[in-house]
Amino acid sequence: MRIVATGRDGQVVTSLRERAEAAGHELIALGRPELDLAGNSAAIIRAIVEARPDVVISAAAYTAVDKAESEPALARAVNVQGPTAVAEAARLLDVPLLHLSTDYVFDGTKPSPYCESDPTNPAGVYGQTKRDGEEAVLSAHDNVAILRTAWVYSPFGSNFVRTMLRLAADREEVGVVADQFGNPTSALDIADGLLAVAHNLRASANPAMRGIFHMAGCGSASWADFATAIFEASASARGPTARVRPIETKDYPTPARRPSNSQLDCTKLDRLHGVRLPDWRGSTEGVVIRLVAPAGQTQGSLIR
Ligand SMILES: NC(=O)C1=CN([C@@H]2O[C@H](COP(=O)(O)OP(=O)(O)OC[C@H]3O[C@@H](n4cnc5c(N)ncnc54)[C@H](OP(=O)(O)O)[C@@H]3O)[C@@H](O)[C@H]2O)C=CC1
Ligand SMILES: Cc1cn([C@H]2C[C@H](O)[C@@H](COP(=O)(O)OP(=O)(O)O[C@H]3O[C@@H](C)C(=O)[C@@H](O)[C@H]3O)O2)c(=O)[nH]c1=O
Repeated sequence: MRIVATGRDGQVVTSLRERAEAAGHELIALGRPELDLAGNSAAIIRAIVEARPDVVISAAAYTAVDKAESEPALARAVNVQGPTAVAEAARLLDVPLLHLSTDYVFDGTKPSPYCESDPTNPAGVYGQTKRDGEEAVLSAHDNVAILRTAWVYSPFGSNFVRTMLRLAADREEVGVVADQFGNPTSALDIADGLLAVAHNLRASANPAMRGIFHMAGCGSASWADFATAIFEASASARGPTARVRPIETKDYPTPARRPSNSQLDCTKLDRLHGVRLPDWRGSTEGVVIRLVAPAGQTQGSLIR
């Protein structure tokens, strides 16, 4: 497959580069300055159309959850207007589009995992703009799968695993919220899932394979559980570790409100695409070990 992806230097596309190359696919990853999602729509469409992909993956986003509260116009441009132009390009090319979205489209009041048919009600600007982006993309093109994922981490970029390992390098204890629950998801597992869904969309015109899907790591955790697992894996690889002090959301005030439960029910993706991401614990261990004891490198060299 010849894949064009937006979000060239983000966690998901960096992971996709690794997995796509291993599977023999060609990946053309676009990023700023040649593709600015907050810029001119015609330029976005031209950049994608000229790359002549078999499939488009829309992974770029304004992902700074707290900063989005004070930059709503920019977040909207990147998460709604930009993806609309990306979808328009896929429509003109008549190729499938895979668009990534988030668990933060939900308000967190449901006591059990969210299904695709549950109503959205985002608590903050990031979630609102991602939800509006889903709707805009679905209106612009028929051949679309929206993949909502959650709590993404990887050996690359900025994420909770790397933050915890950095904090543990100079603290004995880290306070972490224990009353927000979700599905930690490795970007490397997302990359594998995206390749499988892309293959299915190219192989089948079945309309049930289009629309919204949840694609997150198997099993759920609180952020405090996630931090504990990160430190356990790091300790076992002789990396930095710290005690986790479970705290409440009110003890860690942030500009954006996060959902207290954003667990995603991923059975629809399994049923229609045969895709089920691995359990979050094993994937977390794999990523932590890559960070603290990378093969052939000095321990800890990738943490900072
Ligand atoms: N990270 C997470 O925890 C989660 C992410 N998601 C979704 O998954 C997708 C991928 O996330 P992830 O890889 O983690 O994201 P990252 O934050 O790692 O990367 C985001 C990418 O978007 C790019 N970007 C931001 N603004 C623009 C712009 N104006 N024009 C072009 N590119 C831009 C960034 O470019 P630059 O490097 O130039 O800043 C970066 O490459 C996103 O759609 C996100 O909403 C869903 C759930 C959880
Ligand atoms: C750094 C830190 C965070 N926290 C809390 C704050 C918050 O409730 C939770 C996670 O914090 P972060 O700011 O790292 O993560 P956050 O930016 O909320 O992560 C979200 O990013 C977007 C892009 C998504 O789409 C979501 O799925 C989700 O992954 O952990 C602590 O309790 N202690 C700490 O030391």
